[in-house]
Formats: sequence, C-alpha cells, structure tokens
Amino acid sequence: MIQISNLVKKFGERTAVDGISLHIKQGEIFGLLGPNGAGKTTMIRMLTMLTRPTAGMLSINGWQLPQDEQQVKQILGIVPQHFNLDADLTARENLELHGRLQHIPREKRRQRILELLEYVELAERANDKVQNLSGGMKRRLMIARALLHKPQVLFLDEPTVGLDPQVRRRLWDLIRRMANDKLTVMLTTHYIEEAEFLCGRVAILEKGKLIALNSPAELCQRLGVYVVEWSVDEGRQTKFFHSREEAAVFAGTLTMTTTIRRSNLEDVFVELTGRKVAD
Ligand SMILES: Nc1ncnc2c1ncn2[C@@H]1O[C@H](COP(=O)(O)OP(=O)(O)OP(=O)(O)O)[C@@H](O)[C@H]1O
Repeated sequence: MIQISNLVKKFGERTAVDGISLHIKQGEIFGLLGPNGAGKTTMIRMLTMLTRPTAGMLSINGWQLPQDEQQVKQILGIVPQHFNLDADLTARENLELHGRLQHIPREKRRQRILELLEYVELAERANDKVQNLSGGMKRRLMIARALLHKPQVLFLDEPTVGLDPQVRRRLWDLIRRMANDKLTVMLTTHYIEEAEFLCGRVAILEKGKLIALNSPAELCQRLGVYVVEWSVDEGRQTKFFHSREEAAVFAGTLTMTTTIRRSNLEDVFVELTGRKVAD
C-alpha cells in the first residue's frame, strides 16, 4: 500500500530523513517512533504531500509522488495532532462543512455523515457545539472528518496526546476497528504502550535513520523477553535474558534488591536510542 524507498529530506545542511525504506501493507497499523527530532513529522509531511522529498521514491497504492498528487489526495485521510475543528459549529456542521469542501454530493454527504457519527460513537452528540465536546470526542470527530471521503490510508499524528487512559483506550478500539475494515493506518506516538498495543509493526527512527523495524513482540524477543532490573546511584540498571531461569540465576548473583519482569517496547526504545521516549 505504501512504498518508501531511500527517502531523504534535507533542510539546508541538516538531514531530517536520511535514506529510509519501508513497505506498509493494506490494513496494517504501522507506528513511527523516535525521540524528538528523529524525523517522524518530516516523514509524515512528505507522505501527506506537505513537503517534497529531496531524494527517494514514495508511492501510495501504486501512485507515485509527487507526480500523481491528485490521485493520492483522494485516498489519504489526515488527522493532525492539533485540534483544528471549528469550535462554534456543531459536530455535524463540522462534518458538513468539510464534506462540502470535498465536493461530496448532498445526499451522499448526509448519509456518510450519519454513518460516520455512528462509527465514531458521536451520534448522540451530533448537535453539540464542538467547544462543548471532551478532548476524546473532538479527536473522534477529527477522525470522522478524515474518513468522509473514504480514504484507504489514514495518517494519525499523536492521536491520543493529552487524553486520559480510559479515553485513550476508546480511541485505540476505534483505530483497531478501522484497520479491521481494511484501512491502512500510520501513526506517530510518544506513548510506547500505545504503539505496543496497537501497531502490528513499528519503525524506530533516530537522527533520520531507521534503527529498528519489526513487530513490538519481535523487537522485545530480540532484546530478551526477561529483564532483571535494579537500582544504582544513577537510576535503574537493566540486563536482558531469553529465559526466566537465566534471569533468575543472574539476579541471584547480585547483592542488591532486583526485580524480574517481562521486557516491553519501552526497553527496546531505551536500549536502541539511549533515551526515554518522552525526553
Ligand atoms: N522546516 C524545517 N526547517 C529546518 N529544519 C527542520 C524543519 N523541519 C524539521 N527540521 C529538522 O529536521 C529534524 C527532524 O525533525 P522532525 O520534526 O521531523 O522530528 P520529529 O521526529 O517529528 O520530532 P518531534 O517528536 O519533536 O515532533 C530536526 O532536526 C528538525 O529541527
């Protein structure tokens, strides 16, 4: 569905994206992770045609960028990180306005809006002004808006930033439902548990380069599924093992208090980049 080959983006002397190649399949939920400045936003901006690559090849559903920009626009949906709904309009009016801008014929538009309000579980709030909706509802409305023209690929930039855990889970359910309905989803996130829960595969970027690409489970497996963790003056120290027995034997050699637990994507991230995700 999405083919990225040796993609490069330079801003003057600075290389924001440095030769990235990826292939993303239909119906996949694909996560882009990386510390601040790793190049995630620049990648998404190139894929959504907000900026042109310096070099490399990009194609979506067989269409080449930038040549086939018009066709690609019709199959992309974009949910930006910052709320950009019209706060004075109702949920339905926001969709109506967007549908008109997309030149969706009136009857089709009405039908699609009804369908989508149901889909994102906002039918009961359709006539509420956006300013009276919660953060999670606004995000769901933005997703509905991005789906109006029935895209095949949806880009979500930090979809659950600032939302509390329960609300976040509801959005995760929606994102999963969309992927089950064959939509290809590409998202960026700073929440590692979000990537772990949602994404079939993740790409970890650092300084514009791809440093890991796999399923969260596979990445943990490579690192070692069990972690021995203990405190040192500078913070926490960890060591990874492929079996609980090995981990227990090692823990037994330490004099301080240790914890044995399963590794997670956060461990992978810290090991590979040497940083916490939220740094
Ligand atoms: N318009 C621009 N002009 C110059 N440099 C830029 C521009 N946009 C991005 N950069 C640089 O490119 C690099 C990658 O930035 P980018 O915003 O893609 O990272 P990111 O992974 O999305 O970071 P964050 O998690 O903070 O959003 C950074 O060094 C950034 O300063």
